[in-house]
Amino acid sequence: MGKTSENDVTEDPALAGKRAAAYRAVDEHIRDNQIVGIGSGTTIVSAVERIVERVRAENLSIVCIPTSFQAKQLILENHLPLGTLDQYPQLDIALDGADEVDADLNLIKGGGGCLTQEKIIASCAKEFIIIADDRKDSAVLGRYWNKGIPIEVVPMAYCPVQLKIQQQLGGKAVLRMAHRKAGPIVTDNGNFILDWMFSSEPTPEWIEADRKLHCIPGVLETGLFLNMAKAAYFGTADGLVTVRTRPSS
Ligand SMILES: O=C(CO)[C@H](O)[C@H](O)COP(=O)(O)O
Repeated sequence: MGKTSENDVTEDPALAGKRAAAYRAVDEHIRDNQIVGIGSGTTIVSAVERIVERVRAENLSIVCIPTSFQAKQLILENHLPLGTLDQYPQLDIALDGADEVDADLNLIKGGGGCLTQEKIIASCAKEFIIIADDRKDSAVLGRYWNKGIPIEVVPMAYCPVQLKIQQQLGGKAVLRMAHRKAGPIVTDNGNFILDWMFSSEPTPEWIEADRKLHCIPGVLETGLFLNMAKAAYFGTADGLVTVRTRPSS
C-alpha cells in the first residue's frame, strides 16, 4: 500500500475547503517582520504551506511561535524561524483552526488537545484569525461539533472535576482516551482532557459556563474561546471562501 500523507485529499474530503481558507487568510494577514502564532490541527498545515511559499517568493522575515508539539515540528520541518513566548511575548497575529465557530465568532477548540497553549498564544496576539472548512461555520455552538467542550485538567483531579462539572453544569464530562495506548490522552503539558458533553437545550450561556469551569480546582483551561477571534475564514469544497469578522472588531 502506498504511503499517504496527512494532507492527501483522498484522506480528508474537507481538505480543499481547509486549504482555500488557509491560503486566503495567509495572503490577507501575513506581512513582513511579523511574529506569527502557529496553531494546531490539520488546517494549519495548509497555512504553513502557504506561509513557506510566500516567505520564499517575497523573502519575508517572520518568526513563528508554536501552539503545540505538532506546530513546533511543522515550523522546524519547513525551516521557518522558530521563536518562544520568552523571546516574543507579544505576537502580531495568531492563525489557528477550530472545531466549531458560532455566529459571534465564539469557538470550540481543543479537538487536538492543544487548547491551553492555543489560548495562551491567541491571547498574546493582536489579531487572532481562524481558518476552517465551512462545516464548522455554525449558528450555535454544539450543532456541528458533537464531541463536547474540551477541558484540560490536572491528572490527580480528574475525578472530582468530572463530578463537579456534572453537579454544577449538568451533562457529562468524559475522560478522553487514547486510540493506540491503553489509557487516557496526555496533553503536551502532561495533563488529561475531559470532554464536557453539555445539555444543549437550552444552549448554555457560554461566558457563565466558562467562568464556572475555571472556578473548579484542577481545571487548567477550557476549549471555549469567547470573544477572542477577530475573523474567521471558511472554505468550501469548491474552493470558495467566506470571511466573517466579529461584529465588535
Ligand atoms: O483546536 C485544535 C487543536 O487543539 C484544532 O485547531 C482544531 O481541533 C481544528 O483542527 P483541524 O484543523 O484538524 O480541523
